[in-house]
Amino acid sequence: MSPPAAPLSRAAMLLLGPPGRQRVRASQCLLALLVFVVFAGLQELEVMLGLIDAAQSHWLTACNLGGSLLFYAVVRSGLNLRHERDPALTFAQIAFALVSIAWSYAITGPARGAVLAIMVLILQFGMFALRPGQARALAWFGFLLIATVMAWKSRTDPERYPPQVECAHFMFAAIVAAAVSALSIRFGQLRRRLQEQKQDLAVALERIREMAAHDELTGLLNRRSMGEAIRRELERQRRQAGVGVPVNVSLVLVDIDHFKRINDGHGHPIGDLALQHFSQLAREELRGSTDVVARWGGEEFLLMLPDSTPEQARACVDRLRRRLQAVPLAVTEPPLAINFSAGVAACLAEEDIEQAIEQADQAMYRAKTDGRGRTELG
Ligand SMILES: Nc1nc2c(ncn2[C@@H]2O[C@H](COP(=O)(O)OP(=O)(O)OP(=O)(O)O)[C@@H](O)[C@H]2O)c(=O)[nH]1
Repeated sequence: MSPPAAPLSRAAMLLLGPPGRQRVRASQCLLALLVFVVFAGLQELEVMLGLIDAAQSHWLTACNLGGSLLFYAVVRSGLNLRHERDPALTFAQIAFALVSIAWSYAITGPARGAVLAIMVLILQFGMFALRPGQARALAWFGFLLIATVMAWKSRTDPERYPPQVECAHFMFAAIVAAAVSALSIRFGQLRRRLQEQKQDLAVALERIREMAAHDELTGLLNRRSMGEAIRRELERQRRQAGVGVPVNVSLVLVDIDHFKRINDGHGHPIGDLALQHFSQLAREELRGSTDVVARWGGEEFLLMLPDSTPEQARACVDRLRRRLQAVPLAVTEPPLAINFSAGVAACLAEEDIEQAIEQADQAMYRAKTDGRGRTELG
C-alpha cells in the first residue's frame, strides 16, 4: 500500500467502520450531516442579508446538526441494527429532514420558495429507498407539516407570508405530495417486477448449472464435473497428507456387459432404463457422503472412492454387482439382469489422473477379455 493511503484508510476505518453495509449507512449519515452543514452556511448568508433572524437560524442549525450527528452515532454504535425492517433508518432520517424543512420554511421568510424545492428533493430519496407505502406516508406527512406552517404563518405574519402567496405554495406542495404518492406506487410495481425477474433468472441459472454439471439421462455427474470432483478430492487429501494421513483415492471404470444386446433385444428406451437402474443402485450402494459416480460416456461409468485402496474398491464394486443381480430391472419378462466389467486403479496425485483412468480402462478391458462380469486391478 502506498504511504498516503494508510492514514486515509485508517481515518475511513475510524469514521465509517469496517467495510460492509454498516459502513455504507455511516457514510450516508455523514453525507446527510454535510448537507445540513451546507444548509447552515446558506442560512448564515440569509442572516447576513437580513432575511432570517440570527437566533432562530442558529437554533435550527443546532437541531439539524445535533439530529444528524445523533443518527450517525446510532449507526456507528450499531444500535440501528435493532431496527430490523429499516436498519439504515431512512424513514426516520427523512421524517427528521421534513420537520427541519417545515421549521426552515417558518423562519426563512421571503426566500422560503427554495425550501419547497429542497422538500421535493428529500421526498425523492424516499421514493427510491423506501417501500411505496412508507414513501406515500412521508409525502403526506411533509405536506401536512408544511401546510400547517403556511396556515399558521399567513395568519400570524401576513406581511412576510401573504395569504395569496401561501395559497400558491400550498397548491404546489399538494401537487408534489400527490405526484410522489403516484410515482411511489409505480416504483413499487417496477421494483416488484424486477424482483420477480431476478428470481426467475436465479432459478434459470441454477438449472443451467445443474445441466452443465450433470448427465441428463441418469442425473449423475458428467465427465467434466467428475474431473473437477477428483481434483478437489486429491487436493483435500493432499492437505491432510501434510498432517500424516496418506493420499488414498481409487478410480473404477465400469462398462455394462453386452449392453448392445439390451438395446437390440428390448429397444433403446429399455436400454435407457437399464442405465438409470445401474446409476440408482450404484448411488445407493456406495458411500453417499464421499464416493462419487459419474457417467463417463455411453454405457461407461467412472466411480471415485476416496480413502479406499484398490482392493477395498474392488470389494465395493463386487458388492454393487451382487446387488444388481439381486435386483434385476423388472421391466421385461424375465427381469433384466445387468452385469458389468470393471477396472480399478489408484490415483495419488492430480498429475496422475489421466494415467490412473487409463490404467483403470486397461484393467476393465482385461476384465472384458477374461470373460466379463468381473473386476480387475490395474
Ligand atoms: N439406450 C442407450 N444406449 C446407449 C446409450 N449410449 C450408448 N448406448 C449404446 O451402448 C452400446 C454399447 O455397445 P458396445 O460398445 O458394443 O458394448 P457392449 O454391447 O456393451 O459390449 P461389451 O462392452 O463388449 O460387453 C451401443 O449400442 C450404444 O448405442 C444411451 O444413452 N442409451
